[in-house]
Amino acid sequence: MPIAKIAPSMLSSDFANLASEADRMIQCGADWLHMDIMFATRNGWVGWTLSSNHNILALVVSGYQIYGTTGLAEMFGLFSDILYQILLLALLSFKALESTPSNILLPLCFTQLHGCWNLLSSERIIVLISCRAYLDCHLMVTNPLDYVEPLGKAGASGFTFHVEASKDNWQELVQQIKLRGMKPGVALKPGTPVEEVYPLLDGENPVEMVLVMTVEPGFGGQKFMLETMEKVRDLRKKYPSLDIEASPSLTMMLQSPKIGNHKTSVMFDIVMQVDGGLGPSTIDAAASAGANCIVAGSSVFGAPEPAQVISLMRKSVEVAH
Ligand SMILES: O=C(CO)[C@H](O)[C@H](O)COP(=O)(O)O
Repeated sequence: MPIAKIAPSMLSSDFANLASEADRMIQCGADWLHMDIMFATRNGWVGWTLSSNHNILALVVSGYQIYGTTGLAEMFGLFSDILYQILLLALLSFKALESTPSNILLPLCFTQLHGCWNLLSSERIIVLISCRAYLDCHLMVTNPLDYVEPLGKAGASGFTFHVEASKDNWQELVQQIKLRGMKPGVALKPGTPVEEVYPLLDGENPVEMVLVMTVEPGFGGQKFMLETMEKVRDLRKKYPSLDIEASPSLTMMLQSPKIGNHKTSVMFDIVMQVDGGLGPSTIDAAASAGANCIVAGSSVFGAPEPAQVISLMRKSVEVAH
């Protein structure tokens, strides 16, 4: 039977108090912490980040509030980041980007330093909380391979990349992720047909999780797209109880007492994750379609009693399965 996992999305947390927010969620019963990684990448491409500028800016600034600046290069990085965010906000306000379909990755050129600084800041934040939680990282970037080594070093537990961004190199990607001791997952956007992930599940070196995005990736608080449940149903039908043996590193993580509220199982069904607009009013639809890992941002962080929301969602998944 699939194990219910509830993963609060840290995108909705108070970035200035990231560590205590992470602790709070674990205390409230979270199994995983969901981390959205959607910074500019080293080669200057920007992923699905354009609609969440102030989140990114807040994260960048809060990184500096937590750690302080340590050198001229980082000071320069901070300024370039802020300028970058202002530029994007300006472009958005002039509606220059309105006609850009969200599934097209927008190329914007930046300096090498800018990309590195972004990577550095996300790494640091992950290091900050990695000793306390299973960090379920969702990479909304165009070149996920670049992130495998740094996120592995930083302590990421799960590494979920987008099928749309890895058509040519997913085999290498999965291999590298596993080599680094992380759990590979594949995500698909609402408009992407479910068949695109089948090769990643059927091959010799399969991913261990599928993330069906139930909103367009980018920011929290959007409306749950009920029509995406069709894909969850198709996946659950095709893989009703696909047990995947955990890699040794994953087994160790699952058995570690430090990482939240894991069940100590070495065999588990495929993790079917959903993300976007999940909360008390939508959980039953997702759970009955077959989802067992629920990412939820605003419904958990915005609740007066997050523990109640987490428990309600867990019950819904358990009852459905
Ligand atoms: O990836 C995401 C959106 O792209 C996030 O996980 C998002 O934080 C979900 O938030 P909410 O539960 O408020 O919809």
